Amino acid sequence: MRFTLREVEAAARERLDPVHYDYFAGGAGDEVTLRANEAAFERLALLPHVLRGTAKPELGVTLLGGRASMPVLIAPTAFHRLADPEGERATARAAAAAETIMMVSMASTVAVGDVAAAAPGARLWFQLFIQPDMAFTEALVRRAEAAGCGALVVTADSPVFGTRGRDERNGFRDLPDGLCCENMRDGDRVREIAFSPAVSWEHLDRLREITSLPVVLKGVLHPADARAALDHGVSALFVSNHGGRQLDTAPAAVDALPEIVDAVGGAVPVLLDGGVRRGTDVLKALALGADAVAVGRPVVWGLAADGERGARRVLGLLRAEVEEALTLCGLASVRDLEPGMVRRPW
Ligand SMILES: Cc1cc2nc3c(=O)[nH]c(=O)nc-3n(C[C@H](O)[C@H](O)[C@H](O)COP(=O)(O)O)c2cc1C
Ligand SMILES: O=C(O)C(=O)c1ccccc1
Repeated sequence: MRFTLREVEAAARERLDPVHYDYFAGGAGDEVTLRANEAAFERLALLPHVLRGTAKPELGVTLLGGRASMPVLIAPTAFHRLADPEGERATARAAAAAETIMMVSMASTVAVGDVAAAAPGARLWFQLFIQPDMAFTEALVRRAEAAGCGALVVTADSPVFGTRGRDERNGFRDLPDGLCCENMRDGDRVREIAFSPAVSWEHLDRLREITSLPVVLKGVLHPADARAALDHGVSALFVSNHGGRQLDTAPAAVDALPEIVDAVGGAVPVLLDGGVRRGTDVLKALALGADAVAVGRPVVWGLAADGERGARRVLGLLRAEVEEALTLCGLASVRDLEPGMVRRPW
């Protein structure tokens, strides 16, 4: 048995090709932000309440009209078939079993429609890098809609693809033969995903005109951008530094959270990812105003360690840890977390 996410990661590392392990694990530049995401959670202390006379705590949350059985979602990550032959199908089955939301990456190695078909009952959102070719962007949106996705997660932190030193040194550039970004099929070719600094708020406005799906804006760190996003009608904000893989030395996600929560003022839900590895991390983010968090690498480690079962194990460990931590904090529900329960000890 693997009893912590760290043990799952160690098992994954043993099973993965080292080049692929580095691709999943690595970050941009000096990996300052990658390390900061986890370190920032460790630096925060939780201040528990006692003698509250609570029952088994309620973990469920409702987001954009859909329910998740716990405030831990699956962040969009590329290339799951590098970790397991079933790839995103296995991840989606684990998400369905855990009754949580899976954000399917635009760079998935199983087409989003096939992911949905493989996991009846899975709640899927589709992650999108807006393509400068808006006609193709629209084609992607239609695929996500046809697959039954409940939201579009527009990733805004990738005007270029961040330089990851591990991949450069390992010469990792392309997927091996037989694997591709299945959502990028266009007739008889597979398109490259375009990362474009020309993408702007105007593209976001156009996207909102072509779909009635709610838009979640992912990769927001500046409070002024959070306010702009509200003006442009987004349905949720997603505080993220892309797991330290884009702008190195961007702040740790949980450190950027309070200012975004303040700027949003309760107008829309706020999500967060980056460095969540323990149930106590989930409580800290929720206490500081997030409505839910997401995990990226931990799910990939679960998949690589033991396929669908491994991904289920990761989600099960996090659920059990959240439940225990809430009980130890004297809380009956994730809704009862508030900023006064988080302290910076020095
Ligand atoms: C291997 C890998 C692939 C990723 N692929 C995508 C992607 O395709 N789209 C996206 O928006 N974010 C992508 N991300 C970023 C994640 O959605 C998320 O922001 C990040 O992994 C959260 O940090 P964590 O891994 O510490 O939980 C990727 C992250 C990793 C580690
Ligand atoms: O590796 C990533 O972080 C990522 O976001 C991505 C996006 C598209 C293709 C491959 C990876």
